[in-house]
Amino acid sequence: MTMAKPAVVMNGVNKWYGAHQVLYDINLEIAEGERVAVCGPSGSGKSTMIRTINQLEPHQSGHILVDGKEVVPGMKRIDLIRSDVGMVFQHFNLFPHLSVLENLTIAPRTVRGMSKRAAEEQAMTLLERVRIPEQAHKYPGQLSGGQQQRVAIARSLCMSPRIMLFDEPTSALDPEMVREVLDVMVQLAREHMTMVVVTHEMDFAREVADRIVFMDAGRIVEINPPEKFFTDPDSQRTRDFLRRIRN
Ligand SMILES: Nc1ncnc2c1ncn2[C@@H]1O[C@H](COP(=O)(O)OP(=O)(O)OP(=O)(O)O)[C@@H](O)[C@H]1O
Repeated sequence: MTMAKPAVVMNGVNKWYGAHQVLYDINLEIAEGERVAVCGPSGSGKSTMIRTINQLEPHQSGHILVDGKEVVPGMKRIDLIRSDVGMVFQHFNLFPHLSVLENLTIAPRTVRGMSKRAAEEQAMTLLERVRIPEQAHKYPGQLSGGQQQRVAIARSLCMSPRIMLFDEPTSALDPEMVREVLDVMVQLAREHMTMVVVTHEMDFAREVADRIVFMDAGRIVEINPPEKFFTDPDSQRTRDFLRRIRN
């Protein structure tokens, strides 16, 4: 059996904020088309780890390869956008003064040089995919949190990413809006998008993830498929963690 090509390789990655080390010797390979959920207690380094993949946070030692190309601290953001890594944040990060359609067309037009018409056609197709084409001419402030997050997902997809990073995409949402965003992510997973998702949504992790990475105090302490993660009686840490997030 041939292994799928790795989409992301993290090899011995360490990161400090000043004197405070927040990532310790991170080793992780993510295959093309794989869905990885990253779980762990607050402050364990989950966000920081995925933010090093697209260099929103530089690492200080070790190697990160995206699609076989080394990601080097200090490289220009534009190169990273071109390296096809999309990111969805907890707080949507849409441009508030631009309409939904403009939010979706600005990067393809300015970074990729797409014509206005082609960018708008693509944007409408993606808004249909996230099931809100009727919101195209509204502004982010006129939308619910769930709708804004779906726009944010569509905006990332406009750049045709090969890898999507999600940083707690449902944590800022009212409970009744969580499902509509998760449904869009489940759909993406079915389409074999490579996804790395920091999440506390354990049902989602169980439903969608090929592997769950569990972090604690800046270290990866467990990498397992969901069935093992949830059932392995030896995994005291997992049981402790699940108890903590249920309380
Ligand atoms: N910009 C920053 N400057 C200094 N320290 C930071 C910064 N961002 C995060 N940290 C610290 O790095 C560590 C890891 O934080 P990180 O946000 O990656 O954890 P997390 O697991 O994603 O937490 P949460 O689930 O609460 O979002 C924490 O100790 C945090 O206080």
